[in-house]
Amino acid sequence: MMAINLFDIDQATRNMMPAPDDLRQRMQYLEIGPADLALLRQIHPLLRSRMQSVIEGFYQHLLNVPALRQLLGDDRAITRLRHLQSAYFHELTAGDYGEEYVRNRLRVGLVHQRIGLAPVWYIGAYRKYLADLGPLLRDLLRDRPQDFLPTYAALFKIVNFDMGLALDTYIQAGRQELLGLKNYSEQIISSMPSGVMVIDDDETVRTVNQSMLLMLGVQGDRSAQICYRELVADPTLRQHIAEGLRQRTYRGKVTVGLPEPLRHLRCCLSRTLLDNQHRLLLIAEDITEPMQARAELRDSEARFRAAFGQAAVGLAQVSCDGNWLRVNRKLLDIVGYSEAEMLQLNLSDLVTPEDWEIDAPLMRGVVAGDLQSSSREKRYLCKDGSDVWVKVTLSAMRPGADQPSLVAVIEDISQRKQFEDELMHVASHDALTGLANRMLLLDHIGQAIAQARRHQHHIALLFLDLDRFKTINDSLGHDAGDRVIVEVGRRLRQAVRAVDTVARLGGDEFVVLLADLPQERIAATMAQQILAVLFEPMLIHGHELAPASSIGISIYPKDGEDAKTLLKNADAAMYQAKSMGRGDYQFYNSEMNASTLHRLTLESGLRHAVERDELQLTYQPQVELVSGRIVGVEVLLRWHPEQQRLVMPDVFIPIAEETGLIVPIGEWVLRTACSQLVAWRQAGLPDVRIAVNLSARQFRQPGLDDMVSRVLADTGCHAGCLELEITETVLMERPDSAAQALQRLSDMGVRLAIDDFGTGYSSLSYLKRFPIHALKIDRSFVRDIPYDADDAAIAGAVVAVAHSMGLSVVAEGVETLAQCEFLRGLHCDHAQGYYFSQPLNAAALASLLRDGLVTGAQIGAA
Ligand SMILES: Nc1nc2c(ncn2[C@@H]2O[C@H](COP(=O)(O)O[C@H]3[C@@H](O)[C@H](n4cnc5c(=O)[nH]c(N)nc54)O[C@@H]3COP(=O)(O)O)[C@@H](O)[C@H]2O)c(=O)[nH]1
Repeated sequence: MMAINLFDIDQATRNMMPAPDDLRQRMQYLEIGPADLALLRQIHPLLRSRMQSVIEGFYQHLLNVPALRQLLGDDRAITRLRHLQSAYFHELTAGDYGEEYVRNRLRVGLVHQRIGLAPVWYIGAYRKYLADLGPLLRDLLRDRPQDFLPTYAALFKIVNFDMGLALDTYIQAGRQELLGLKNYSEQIISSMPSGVMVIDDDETVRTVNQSMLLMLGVQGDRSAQICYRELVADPTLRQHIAEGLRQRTYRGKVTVGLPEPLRHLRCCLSRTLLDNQHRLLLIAEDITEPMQARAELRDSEARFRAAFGQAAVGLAQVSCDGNWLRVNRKLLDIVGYSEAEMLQLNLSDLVTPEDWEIDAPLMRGVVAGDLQSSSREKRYLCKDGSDVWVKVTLSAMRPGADQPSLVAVIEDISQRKQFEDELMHVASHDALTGLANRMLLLDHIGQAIAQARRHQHHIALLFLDLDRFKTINDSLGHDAGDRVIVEVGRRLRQAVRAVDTVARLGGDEFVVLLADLPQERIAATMAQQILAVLFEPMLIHGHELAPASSIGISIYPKDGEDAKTLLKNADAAMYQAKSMGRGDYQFYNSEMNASTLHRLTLESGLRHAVERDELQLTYQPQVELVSGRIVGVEVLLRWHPEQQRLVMPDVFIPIAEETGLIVPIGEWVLRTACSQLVAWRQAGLPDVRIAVNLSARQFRQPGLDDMVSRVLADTGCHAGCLELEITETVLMERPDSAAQALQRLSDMGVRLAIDDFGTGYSSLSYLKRFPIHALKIDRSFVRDIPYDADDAAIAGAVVAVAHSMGLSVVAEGVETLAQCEFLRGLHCDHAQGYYFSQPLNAAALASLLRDGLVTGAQIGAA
């Protein structure tokens, strides 16, 4: 049995309660009058004793009907109903039919209606009361038979009154249900997001919900009962509606776009039997947002497709097991496959097995999410069998619920690789000959040593230096020298195997690395062959040259176990070969004389002295003998190799001369000295001249004047403040070209001095040919004056003749007051020596300049 909400029942009963007038009218209509009420009150106490048997019979009757038995429920429910029935019978004849009585009747009727008791059973029940109460009344009124009929009529009236009230509850409850259902469906329709419109055949809108009005852009609350055209402006939709209304059965769909604001409606129209009439049902759905979203998606997909297809890098989607799923044009261009061919391939098909061994775990790492991405440079194998350098970056792609896949970005880096190779080639090869340079040679030696160590064999280094190459350079010029070097390189390359390395270390130095040497003597054979092929005449600029060379050989492992040692020892052996007569080869020997090795060590260190900042300048004052003023400083070079003792110039200058290192070193000296002079001047110190020594090789170096002028310009040093010292010997070697060189320097305003004057073989008169400004009397003539009469006479003569030629004179190596006094007596202009000052560093010399006078000069002057 359904559950009844009593509160709900009371509420409904209150709403159904007839007005008092209505009740009065009902009573009148049923002709219920005071006499009836009096009769019922009379019989009321009599009925009470017999009522139980009436109720018993009544329920027996009900339970005989299966449909009612189901409604009445179990025994407990029936007992409760019997109790209620007894109360009803009590009220029925009580003669009081006021408001409370009516409310009870309505309540009972409503409960019965709610539990689904059809009116037919209800009416049957009233019939049963009247049928059972008739004989009972006759019996009870047997003493007053004249009252039986009026009493039964009164009972009949009041039962009809009850029946009317009960049926009212059915009618009203049914009506309320219908109303509720109507409201319910109207609420559903009006709150539906879809638009709903029902149109009658006469084009009247029967129903339209708010959503539909909104979709159609109709302002305000337009109710139904108007022609659909007043609501629908779109011609396409109107056309479909008209079509739907014309046909008896119709079903159609149309999507229309409405302007301002732009929206899209998907409309379904169907002829439907509604309320017994064929009407047209229009249901509309606003698909603007999904359409826009679809359009945006299409747009973004199109953009993605365009970007993917036209990307300047290769792009691809790859399955988790490496199959190409989607590839762009650039990737196809890179590898040369068609799209169809690529989609049949796997990542592993484009790489070597060695590369795949590295790539496969990386790919798995990206798929598993252990790696965010992997990026590697490798070679892709193209369709035509060639390969191309690419950089491949793989990252995971997890779009929604789709199977995870990978995105591959493939950049063609072949140009960069080629550029890198070229750079590497430039960095590792000699520009002139194309041979390996020192860096690559050291690398190859390292590799050869590793191999030799594994296979227990030897390697040999042949250090080769052309004999008298400098002469070729000096006499035929640099271009010819370069051609000789190139030809030597070519011949060396031809003389050895492909596995051997030929390198040029610079200048005329070459090294041949013989890797995998079965026997040491083969190195000697190779050296002989090389000497022979190089000695073959070569035609350079119309000159037939046959450059002899010297070769030093070192053997791994006995002469060294690393590249640098082997190279150093081959160099030492070459030097030995040269010193033993040139044009031959020499094996390295650990007992090679220590001075040779020392010299080699110095030479090798000196090559890096400038870049390692190991060179220093000292400055020795030159004093005017008359005044004791410092008028100049001679610049003297020192070399202080890291963690070694100071090396004096008479030790390293000859090596620098011989190796040509004097040229860059000399420029460094000049530049540093000029900068220092400018710095002193800027610090407000008194003006002095600087005297810088020029070595023989420097002096002969083409472009000396250009270099000097460049340094003066770069440093801001005035030419007149610079004095260049050239030894007498250098001048006399090639007097004509020396005169020209000196002239060019003199024309620039630079002062020139003859150093070590007196030690060579020049005559003073010969010096007239040179545009010089000063003579420096060698300290060997100063040392014994004033006591040695010859030296004193020479010094006096030099001063006198120099003055007669307009030259000033500087005496070197002045160590004593006596020497100083004597020279002053000779009217020698300037002097320099330990008597005045040792060579000093820049800071010490600056404080001396600040004081104005040197101690010795002061003593001398005193
Ligand atoms: N080409 C270049 N040659 C240079 C440069 N710097 C120096 N040299 C030459 O090296 C030679 C040795 O020089 P150094 O050891 O510096 O000796 C000089 C003085 O220290 C030394 N001297 C100075 N006064 C005295 C003294 O009273 N007694 C004494 N016994 N020696 C003294 O004489 C050297 C200077 O000689 P000189 O140049 O002839 O004036 C030397 O030949 C330098 O020229 C350089 O940068 N480039």
